[in-house]
Amino acid sequence: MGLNRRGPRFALAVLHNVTQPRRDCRRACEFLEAPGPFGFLAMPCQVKSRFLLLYGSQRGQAKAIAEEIGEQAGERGLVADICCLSQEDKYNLEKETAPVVFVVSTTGDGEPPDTALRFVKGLRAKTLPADHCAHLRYALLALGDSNYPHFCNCGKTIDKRLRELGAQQFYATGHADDGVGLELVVDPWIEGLWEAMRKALSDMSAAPERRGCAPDPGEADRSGLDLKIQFLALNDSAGPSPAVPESDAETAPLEASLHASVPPLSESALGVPALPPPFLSAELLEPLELLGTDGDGPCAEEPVHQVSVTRAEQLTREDAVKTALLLELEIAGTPFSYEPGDSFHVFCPNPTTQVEGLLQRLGLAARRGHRVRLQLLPQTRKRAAQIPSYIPENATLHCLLTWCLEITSVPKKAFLRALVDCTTDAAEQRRLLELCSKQGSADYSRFVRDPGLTLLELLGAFPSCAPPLSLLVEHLPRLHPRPYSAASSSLCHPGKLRFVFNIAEYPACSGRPVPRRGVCTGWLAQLVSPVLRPRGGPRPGPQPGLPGPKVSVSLRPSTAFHLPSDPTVPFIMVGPGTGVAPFIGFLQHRDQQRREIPDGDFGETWLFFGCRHKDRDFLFREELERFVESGTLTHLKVCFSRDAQQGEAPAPKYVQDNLRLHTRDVARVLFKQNGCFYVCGDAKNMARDVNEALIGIAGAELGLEKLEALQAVAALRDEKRYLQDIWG
Ligand SMILES: Cc1cc2nc3c(=O)[nH]c(=O)nc-3n(C[C@H](O)[C@H](O)[C@H](O)COP(=O)(O)O)c2cc1C
Repeated sequence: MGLNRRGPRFALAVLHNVTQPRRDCRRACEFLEAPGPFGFLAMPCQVKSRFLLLYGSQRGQAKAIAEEIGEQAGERGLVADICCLSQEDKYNLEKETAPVVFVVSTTGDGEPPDTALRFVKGLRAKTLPADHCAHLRYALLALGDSNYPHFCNCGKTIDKRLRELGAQQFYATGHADDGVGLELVVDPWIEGLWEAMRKALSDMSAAPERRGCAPDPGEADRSGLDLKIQFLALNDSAGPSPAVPESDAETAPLEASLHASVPPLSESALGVPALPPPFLSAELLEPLELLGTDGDGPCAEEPVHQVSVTRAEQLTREDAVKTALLLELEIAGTPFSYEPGDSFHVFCPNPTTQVEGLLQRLGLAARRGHRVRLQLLPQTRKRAAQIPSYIPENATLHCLLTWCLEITSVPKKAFLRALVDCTTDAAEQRRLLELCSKQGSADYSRFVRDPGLTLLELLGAFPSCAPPLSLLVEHLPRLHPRPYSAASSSLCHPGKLRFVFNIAEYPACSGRPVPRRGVCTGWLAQLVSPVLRPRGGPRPGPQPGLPGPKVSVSLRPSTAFHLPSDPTVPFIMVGPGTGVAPFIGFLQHRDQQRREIPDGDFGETWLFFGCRHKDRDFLFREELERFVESGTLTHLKVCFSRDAQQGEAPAPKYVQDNLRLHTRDVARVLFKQNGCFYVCGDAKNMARDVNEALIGIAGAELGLEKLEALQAVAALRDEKRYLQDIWG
């Protein structure tokens, strides 16, 4: 706790620690007996007030936030019974008499996390009576990402259904957006929860007969949304000021950067997140001589297959904005099988430069081969603390940083807060505090989140920061394998699996002197570089004595994103850029089927494809033109967003423009002929714009008002005729 030791001149309104820590029981009494709009509550001191805390999480964020709520509840003398929504044996909503708090994320294309699927299905049952949840009082925090078309859909579904079934909100729902930073909503939402919880507990114990009344939407406490962060004034009398650099007009920066701020931020009082309680110790044991770094490999729970790369080809010209590569994997002899539309995982290590840089930066380079022993701190205040299950027991330090932790992920604000306490320089401490504060949100976005800064890059700007290894394990997420869509059909390429990707590039910026590449795409590009066939060039000859590149892959559970089972059903595919990948698989499959059944009845097929330049990045051009010639692809509509306009009529720039140009046909295929509509690619802009275009088409061609058009498009989704495979 560097700040406390050094007696800071300024005082921080630490969002979660505004009050002093006291013993649980006393806090419980204060919490319950505090005067409020409902007056005082007479509750026996010994009884801790309980609430049920349910979470549904796919990748762990909702779970971590639920745990954080549980921890804060403990600090306030409350008991949070925390369960995953899938643990139905541990909770019973039908009999629940305490307030219920839900924290749920959304995954896939607006779907509930796997662990919430059964719960949501049960809640949606049409047979439930209208007062089924009338006894419940609840608050809900929905996590999502506004880059996806169905923002927070799972949370919204649960929320709506609970209200339909008579449950009453005691606190306004929070919708946290991972696209801009969950903490922007999560922190104030949790802060406001406690006052609302106090009222709810007071209500429920004082007037149990009220439970079951019709819900009153105005009744929900909105304090979480209106929450104003409290600031404590600068306190000049509190001794020397290690955390606020002396004001010096000559040395003050003119412009903000990663490591320096300008007024008003540099002079503001700050509201920062609570210091996350430490919960792990990490000890380096003896070196694992036998394993060394060669023994390192992916940490996976599912079966992983090591397969050879049999082909690597650059699909774009050297001067294209992005470089797209096609890789072919040899899957014959493995249990791996797939259908077009399926995807699979590639397990990749972290970049060597980042791993080595971190080892050097942490002063642990000489100990890379040592085994890491992780243990829970016995006195930790973190509830439900666990050693991450994805770190193998005998992992070496090198393996931990290479295969287990997502070391290139953008450090979250809570991590920055924790780094303050490992930093000795006062100016650096202050800047880290600014970056994780409410007031410094814009700087955090500009210098940390938007450029995708890694921990190593961040540490470069804060030389006096020396985090212990345990802090990295506590704060860095798991290194996840990366999903890719199959871009081939095994009917056409037996025993092979192809996929295509753009090499992700992160340009130099404040804090990143040298550009870097994406973790997986950068690694794959480097791996295949000796065997890469340049665009239009010859294939490199065999490399005698050199083993061919290999990658570790696993199957991803199949989605609904498959060709229509009835081949007569017409369909439309929309996939700009590498979003065309699954459609190459679809078309190869259909092409082969047509060869096998020449007299077969096959529905018409449309592909709306988009590139930047016709000559530079028109992926699969020859193959697509062959599909058109053979009649497998009945309509190919390609647009080029950055080519100069040719001819009189304005050419469509993007796939959605092209869809609008073919309004009549699109409406006919989808609404008259019951066809299917597939979208693959970037969720951020494209999928949303395509959805908008489709709503417009439904409105124009079916003569519908906006709301009816929305419903017509929603019906396509419900009937699984509007399918998406999109990424953010
Ligand atoms: C594959 C994937 C699909 C997603 N789909 C959606 C979506 O359809 N709508 C949405 O609002 N957020 C979506 N998200 C964003 C997550 O809900 C958000 O990142 C959340 O914080 C994840 O929480 P979790 O780790 O508890 O699952 C998606 C995220 C991923 C990785």
